[in-house]
Amino acid sequence: MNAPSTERAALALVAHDAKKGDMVEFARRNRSKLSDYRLVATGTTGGRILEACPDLDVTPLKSGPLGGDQQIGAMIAEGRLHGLIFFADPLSPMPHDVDVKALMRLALVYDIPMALNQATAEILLRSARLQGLATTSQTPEITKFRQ
Ligand SMILES: O=C(CO)COP(=O)(O)O
Repeated sequence: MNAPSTERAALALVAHDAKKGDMVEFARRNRSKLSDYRLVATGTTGGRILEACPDLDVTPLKSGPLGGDQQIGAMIAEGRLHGLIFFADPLSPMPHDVDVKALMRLALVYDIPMALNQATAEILLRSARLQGLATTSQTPEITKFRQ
């Protein structure tokens, strides 16, 4: 990643409605680790996190169904996002399902660390790779696709 080593890595937080409570609890529980990152979130998710943890550096984007997933996808394509935590609801139909799929696809294309449930998100936040992204300027696994 071409960010100066002093710049904190950017992490996106997204949760579908049925998972927003889980995301708020996750943010509370991991407040200290999350404060190492610049956070972006889809609109409603970001609002809920900020209510619970006003000290976190969260930039809310548009709500998911109104383009928030696509904004996060654009950040990935432009090399401005280092990790994605997305508590997806596998049991409800979504009007913006294509946007959700597009976001996950870009995270796969660009090899962005992506957690889709709480169990993996806890591991991701503790991973050496994500920690490294917060403190180093070059991460070969990520930059190889960013030509
Ligand atoms: O729908 C979402 C992601 O697909 C989440 O969007 P909100 O955080 O705005 O509810």
